[in-house]
Amino acid sequence: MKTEEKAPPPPAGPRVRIAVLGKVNVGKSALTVRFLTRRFIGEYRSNTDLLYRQTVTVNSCPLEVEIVDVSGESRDRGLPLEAAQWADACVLVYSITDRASFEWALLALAHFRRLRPAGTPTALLANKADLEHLRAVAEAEGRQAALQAGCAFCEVSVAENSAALYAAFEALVSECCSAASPSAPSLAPHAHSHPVALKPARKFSVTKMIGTLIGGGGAGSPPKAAAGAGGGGVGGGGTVVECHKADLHRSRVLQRRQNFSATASL
Ligand SMILES: Nc1nc2c(ncn2[C@@H]2O[C@H](COP(=O)(O)OP(=O)(O)OP(=O)(O)O)[C@@H](O)[C@H]2O)c(=O)[nH]1
Repeated sequence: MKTEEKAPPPPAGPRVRIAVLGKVNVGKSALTVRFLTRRFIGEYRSNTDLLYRQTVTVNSCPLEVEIVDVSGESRDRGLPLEAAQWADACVLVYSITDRASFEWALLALAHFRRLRPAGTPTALLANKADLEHLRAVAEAEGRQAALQAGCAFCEVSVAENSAALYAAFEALVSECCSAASPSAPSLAPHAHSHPVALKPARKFSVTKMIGTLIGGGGAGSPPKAAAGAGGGGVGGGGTVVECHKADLHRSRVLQRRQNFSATASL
């Protein structure tokens, strides 16, 4: 992978930023990659945060989506504040087979609600619904918790390609769009792109492999358009880079000043 400090062409449309958070091993990376590529990446290990960028189509409008997938390994202690503050929307993931991951998600959800303005689009996703025989969290518990927190909820199986996971992401993106006003900075059209000083990637395999998938120019066919509830779809030309918390903070600050956009090419 090559990490450049050269700015790519500025994106044409608005941008939505989503933080995918959860305890270790709940399927955050698998979920993110599934949404962006329609593929299931079963076995890889990454102990670094990854930032994905992809153009999606929601309600016939192209929209740039940035997703930060925060590695659970370093985050077991609590909500990753940088990602929570950076995001326009948040997906909290737990595994139905792991009660501790549910409890973590509830604490993080409560913290996120206190930290961010009321109405910030949020979803609680219960993953690994295919592992019914290992279930440790009842669906009703998740639903009830989400109801109390006033956020969306669904059980999904990333492995089995649940349609609900696309619908959940697309609903969040749509919510961000409807909440956007001309003064909402992160959804404003990008006037300029600016590079961020990203550290060179050490984990060649993960970023390169996923980059090939979402970039649409590598092995395999380009990702197919989604047939989700909101008529959403995913285009090619995506990027993925290792992401450090300072980058998220810096991107928020710079974005306010100059419609900042962090990226790197693969
Ligand atoms: N059975 C089943 N396994 C899943 C599902 N989603 C993810 N997995 C598996 O769960 C494991 C963890 O998935 P990851 O996507 O790496 O989880 P993560 O939350 O990103 O993990 P960290 O980055 O370490 O925090 C992998 O072995 C996946 O194949 C699912 O829906 N069903």
